[in-house]
Amino acid sequence: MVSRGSAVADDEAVADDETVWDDGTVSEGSGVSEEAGAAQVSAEQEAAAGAEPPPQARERHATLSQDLTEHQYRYYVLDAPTITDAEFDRQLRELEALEGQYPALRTPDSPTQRVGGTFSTDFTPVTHAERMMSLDNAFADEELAAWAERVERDAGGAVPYLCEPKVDGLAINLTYRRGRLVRAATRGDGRTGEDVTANVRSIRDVPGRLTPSDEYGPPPELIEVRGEIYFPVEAFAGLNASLVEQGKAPFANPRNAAAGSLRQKDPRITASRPLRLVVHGIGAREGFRPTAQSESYAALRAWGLPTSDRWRVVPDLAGVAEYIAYYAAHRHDVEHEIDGVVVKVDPVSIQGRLGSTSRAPRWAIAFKYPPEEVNTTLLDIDVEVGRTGRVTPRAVLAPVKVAGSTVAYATLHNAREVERKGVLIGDTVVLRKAGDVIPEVLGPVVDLRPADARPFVMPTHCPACGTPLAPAKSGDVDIRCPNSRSCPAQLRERVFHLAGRGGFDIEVLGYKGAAALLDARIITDEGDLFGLDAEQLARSEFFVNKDGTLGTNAAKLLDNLAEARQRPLWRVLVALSIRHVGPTAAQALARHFRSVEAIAAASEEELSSVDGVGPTIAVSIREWFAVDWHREVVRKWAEAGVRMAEETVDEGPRPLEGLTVVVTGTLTGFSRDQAAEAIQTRGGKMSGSVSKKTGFVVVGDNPGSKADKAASLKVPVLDEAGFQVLLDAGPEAAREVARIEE
Ligand SMILES: NC(=O)c1ccc[n+]([C@@H]2O[C@H](COP(=O)([O-])OP(=O)(O)OC[C@H]3O[C@@H](n4cnc5c(N)ncnc54)[C@H](O)[C@@H]3O)[C@@H](O)[C@H]2O)c1
Ligand SMILES: [Zn+2]
Repeated sequence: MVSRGSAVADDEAVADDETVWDDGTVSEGSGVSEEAGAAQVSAEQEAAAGAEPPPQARERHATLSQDLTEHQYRYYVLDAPTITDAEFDRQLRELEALEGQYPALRTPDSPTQRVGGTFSTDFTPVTHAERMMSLDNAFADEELAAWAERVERDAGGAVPYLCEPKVDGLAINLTYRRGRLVRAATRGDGRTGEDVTANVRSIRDVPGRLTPSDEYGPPPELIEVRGEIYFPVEAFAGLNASLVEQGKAPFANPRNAAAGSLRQKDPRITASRPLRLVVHGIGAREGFRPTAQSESYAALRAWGLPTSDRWRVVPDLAGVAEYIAYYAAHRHDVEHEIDGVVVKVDPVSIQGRLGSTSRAPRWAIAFKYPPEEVNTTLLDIDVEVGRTGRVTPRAVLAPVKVAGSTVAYATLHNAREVERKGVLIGDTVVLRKAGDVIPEVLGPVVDLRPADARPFVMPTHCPACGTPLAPAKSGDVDIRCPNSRSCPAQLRERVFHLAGRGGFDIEVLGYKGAAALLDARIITDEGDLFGLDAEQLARSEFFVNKDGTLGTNAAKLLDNLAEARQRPLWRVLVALSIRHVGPTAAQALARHFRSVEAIAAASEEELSSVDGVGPTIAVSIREWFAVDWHREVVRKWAEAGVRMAEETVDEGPRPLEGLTVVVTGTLTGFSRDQAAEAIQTRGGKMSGSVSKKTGFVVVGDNPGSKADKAASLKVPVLDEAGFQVLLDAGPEAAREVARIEE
């Protein structure tokens, strides 16, 4: 006997527009996925169901249904969709809304009523012992709350929920008989899938045989295990590169890479791809009666199947909200792409009571995160020249809104990277932008490639100054503009950098200010900066008012420059744009050598023996001072009164000597640089990562995972007030106000 109607409702026996309830009753005619937005069937609507929808509504419905079916075919059979998931979901919602308004349009073959897939004749069709379902979606908190309310009303009280990430891969059904894998099939249309057994056998995560467990006994007589096959995010770029190299079409994103890699006629190709499995449910089973979803996961794990480590059972909706918030913030810490969180009613008895619609269980819902992928046109690839002359190709995109901001450019890193991604100018590309992460072009939508799409050709000459480009050393992937002194692009980047927070902190010299000085040829290199006067500034519109008098920008700049002359030595070193010399190395150098002159005179050994400097930095310092015009910049700055030596280095006690401090989150009284400076002037070290050797972790607002790490390693944690104690009174006193998490 196949037990039925619990973990996945088996409605094999009834028509599509009917719903089976566990008590055996069949509710007719609704068959609606009862999402918020898709209205429940009310008396008026039942009356309206008889009413003839207007022709425009009928036409729109037909167009949408046809388009959606076509997109499903492209997605499930060809593994090559031409629209994003978000766009697909939007169209499906429009269809649902239309059917909510005119229920007569909601026929059993509508895409809203079916599990949205089909199967290809490339594979042998197989009937699932128990149907595979889709999931209803919630796109907002209110939709989730409405779902939970219905669940709890039906259950007659609070319900424990199992939460887990929604894996963006493809659904698989693994049939085990007496512990042996006998078949693997794709979801297909939910009833019939494609036989991909040979392919699935090549995936290392998929056990060919289940192992008996002490707690759960031997594997059952029969069990259908449902899961998701995914392509690990970190392997995606490499796969596309090798496909492009073989002259094959690259994939638009990791989900398509998973589906395309699994659904190969030749299983050897599947075997060569690093596919993974995560198990998230069961279908038909004999000799296994779990009482909770969580119990079935524990049993599956015990029998050797890869369940997720990330699922949690929470007592109520508040717990669900917390889980969802956690993964919204940690979406990219997961080894696979996730497009949401799946929430399931944990007790199987309540699952059974809730039953399912024709396409999805009522006892589960997918909360979808805002989309991070959009399609847009790659209008061009231009090149940018950076501060050190590195020339990087950049995607020029038809501006598009994603993850809350409009994106018009994305770096492509280097010419080899462009090639590896397989994108051509003119392609529709998938762009991913996640929160504060820089936007990335994932890959081309090859099926939409226009006939006149053309490959990117790396320029041979600098677009800013015309100098022939070359790698700094032979074999380098990056090419550079060697005209570092007066290439306007490099100079602009250097001026912008030296005016930054870590350098002289000159507020007026943002990108615009820096460009204004260069465009009007007021300075020829950064050496001229501190010699600027009002008369020179009057040559740029940026610094004058409409009536020709000197504007506030000019006054501000001159004031800023006066202050900048007094900055500590380490900031001057940062401002020089010596490769690899950032704030940390600059502070180490300033402390040790006390003057630019001493640094310029130091040998490579002397430099690299300084704590926090090292051989790479030592070499680049020697190389920097070997260039005539670099020394000229130093001379001009010194002549203009910039502080070139540290007279005031604190010779006093160094209470934090030998102590490493990690700062995470934002502090109100210190910027990152200021915190680092405060630690370092007292002899301590600021580090970016927490280890057992860390003395203290200072936790500000919105701390990252470092705070958790501190707790797990039992490193003392200080709040900002505690940090002040550390600075003022030393480690002993700080230890008394520190917390150690248990
Ligand atoms: N871009 C396109 O052209 C196109 C076409 C068709 C479908 N799609 C996309 O496919 C999705 C719709 O397909 P769907 O019907 O499979 O719905 P779905 O992906 O929203 O939800 C159902 C599926 O989620 C999977 N899943 C992942 N993690 C799970 C977990 N932890 N527990 C349970 N199930 C889990 C299951 O395999 C299940 O079949 C949407 O995201 C849609 O945008 C896109
Ligand atoms: Zn140049």
